[in-house]
Amino acid sequence: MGVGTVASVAAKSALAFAGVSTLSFIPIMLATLAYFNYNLIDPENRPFNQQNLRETYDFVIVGGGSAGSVVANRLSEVQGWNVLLLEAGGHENEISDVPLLSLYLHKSKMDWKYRTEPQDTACQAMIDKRCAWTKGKVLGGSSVLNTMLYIRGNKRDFDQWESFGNPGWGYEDVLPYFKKSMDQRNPYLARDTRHHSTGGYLTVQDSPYNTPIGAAFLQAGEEMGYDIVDVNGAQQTGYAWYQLTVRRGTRCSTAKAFLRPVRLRQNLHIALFSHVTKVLIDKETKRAYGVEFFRDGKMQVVYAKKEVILSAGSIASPQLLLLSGIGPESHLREVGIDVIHDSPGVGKNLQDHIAVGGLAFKIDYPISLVMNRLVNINSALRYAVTEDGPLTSSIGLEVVAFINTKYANASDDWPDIEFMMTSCSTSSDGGTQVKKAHSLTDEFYNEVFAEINNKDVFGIFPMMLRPKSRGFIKLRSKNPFDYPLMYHNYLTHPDDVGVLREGVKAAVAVGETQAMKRLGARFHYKPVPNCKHLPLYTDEYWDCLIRQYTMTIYHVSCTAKMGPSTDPMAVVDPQLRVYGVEGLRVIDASIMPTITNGNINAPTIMIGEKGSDLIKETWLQKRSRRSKRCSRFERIGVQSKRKYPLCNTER
Ligand SMILES: Cc1cc2nc3c(=O)[nH]c(=O)nc-3n(C[C@H](O)[C@H](O)[C@H](O)COP(=O)(O)OP(=O)(O)OC[C@H]3O[C@@H](n4cnc5c(N)ncnc54)[C@H](O)[C@@H]3O)c2cc1C
Repeated sequence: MGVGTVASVAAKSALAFAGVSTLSFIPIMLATLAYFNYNLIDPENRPFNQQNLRETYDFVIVGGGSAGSVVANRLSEVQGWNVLLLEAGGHENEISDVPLLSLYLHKSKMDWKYRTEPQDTACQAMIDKRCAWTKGKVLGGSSVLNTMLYIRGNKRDFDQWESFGNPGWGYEDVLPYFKKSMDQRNPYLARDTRHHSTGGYLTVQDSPYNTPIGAAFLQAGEEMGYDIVDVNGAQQTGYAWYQLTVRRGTRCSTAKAFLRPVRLRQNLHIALFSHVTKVLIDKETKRAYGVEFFRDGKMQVVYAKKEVILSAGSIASPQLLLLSGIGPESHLREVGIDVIHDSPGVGKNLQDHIAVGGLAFKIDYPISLVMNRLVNINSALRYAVTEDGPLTSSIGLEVVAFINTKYANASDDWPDIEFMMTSCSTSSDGGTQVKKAHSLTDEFYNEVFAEINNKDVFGIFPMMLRPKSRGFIKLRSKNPFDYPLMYHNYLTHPDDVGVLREGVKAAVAVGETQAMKRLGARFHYKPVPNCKHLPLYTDEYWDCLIRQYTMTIYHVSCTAKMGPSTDPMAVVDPQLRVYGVEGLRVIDASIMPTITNGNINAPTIMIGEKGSDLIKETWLQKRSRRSKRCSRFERIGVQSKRKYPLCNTER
């Protein structure tokens, strides 16, 4: 294919995104990428979309997201196992690769575009008072839309999981699985071989582009008495540069990391645009034997000899369990679904991280990420040719801080607030993409941000790490294409309000440090609609503000939690097998009993790694027991098909 044709095909696919055509540099960037034959020199091209499927596979995986891509890779390592990965979306592309443009993917074809039910405890500044729960509908799942921050969580998270009755999930057990995936590209961090490793599928590197604001954030942290740390190492509390799942300046999604390198494996089929509607379960034996899915305009069925694995994410995995008859009995009857197994915890225990949006600080120097200043043909060429420059910035997220409010015990090193520190804010794109992604109303945006549109600012998003509020999802109807009803229940627990309020105060204090004052930092004090009646900057005012611009960090999780059989709300056991049904596991962010202390992509990939090994343990042990038995019988000359039928089947 000639360069011109490649460029025009690429441009067409890019422009298919709503809104992206408004960025004039895109065609030039794509043409340059094509000129440098980016895709052709990329040793790992996109996987094939398998058209003709077998009738039966050993394993059928539903959803090729952060966890599902890992599971597909690891299971197909076993020669003789046939694996099918069914994914509702299509491929990622050149636009989703660009770190700075991730907000353009919200509300695009790659987003399921979920929205919560209106509730009066949070998201009051959003259209219809509904929070927008962006979620990836694409091979690679939410790892194609996320902001690529690589954070593992706190060792106590996993020790707590274990203490709930989940042997094998303590920190020392899961650490090898974090390392198994990792290719740490920072040589200084890679020297710490207890916590880091090189050579894994997932590239983790420092951001190729930071502004001077990043260095000032770190100085501010030191000034406030915090250490500069490796937040994925021995101590979480402190300040650090963010590390990103980025490779050569472009996004390293799990599709790129785990599926592209194995695209030529004959025993792995990947079927795109395949929307699974139900797990098929034998009512008598209570065993999962396949799935029903919609592809090419028709319903189809595929069978699983060994297991079906749900990796459809924390909304769709519980939704599929419910559609298949596994869930709270009364709810299933209410929507007219035959009950296979009464499992009251399905869709419950929903946890998410929320932050307060829009805490902006004006500065005096033209050093922040103002979109219309930095995003132009020069930066596009720099991105395409030298793989650095502003387009490689993850929307200005430069520094992370894990801090303790008065509600946390600082000596525990289990902080309760994460600062996401950015060299820009809601207004840095002039009220276009951030406003749209966050679903802010015109009234709210104009009143609070219009006067600082495209001005130099930095932002701090204080994110509450261990929420006590619990949301839930349930079916709207038994139609598998109807989105479930989603209730966030944010800030319904009073402790959550307290922690987030203290987080806001601590963020405002960062702006008062010498390090930030040197840049001329001034908090953008602007009373927000619905809170103006309250005295400014009192606890009551902050409590009101956090219910207005409540910002999900898109970490919805824990909706099919793992737990011991004694816990009636546990949906899967510590081997991730669904209670009450054979041959069915859930392996994704839904199985977390509690949300981890940080961004959750890395822990979800870890769950994919560990879940794959649990499957291998089950089936390879059976196989090795069987082959031992068979070889013994072969040795003594017993070859009766009737007596030892298993010795004659495919292994
Ligand atoms: C906008 C955004 C920003 C984020 N930023 C970060 C970040 O910077 N750092 C971080 O650590 N975490 C981040 N996260 C969170 C993190 O990316 C997700 O928690 C993680 O990707 C979830 O992985 P998963 O495997 O559980 O689900 P997903 O990755 O969402 O995968 C689920 C897959 O299943 C598919 N699927 C769903 N239903 C069906 C069906 N019926 N049939 C077939 N396929 C189906 C979906 O299309 C999808 O591909 C972010 C998330 C988002 C959305």
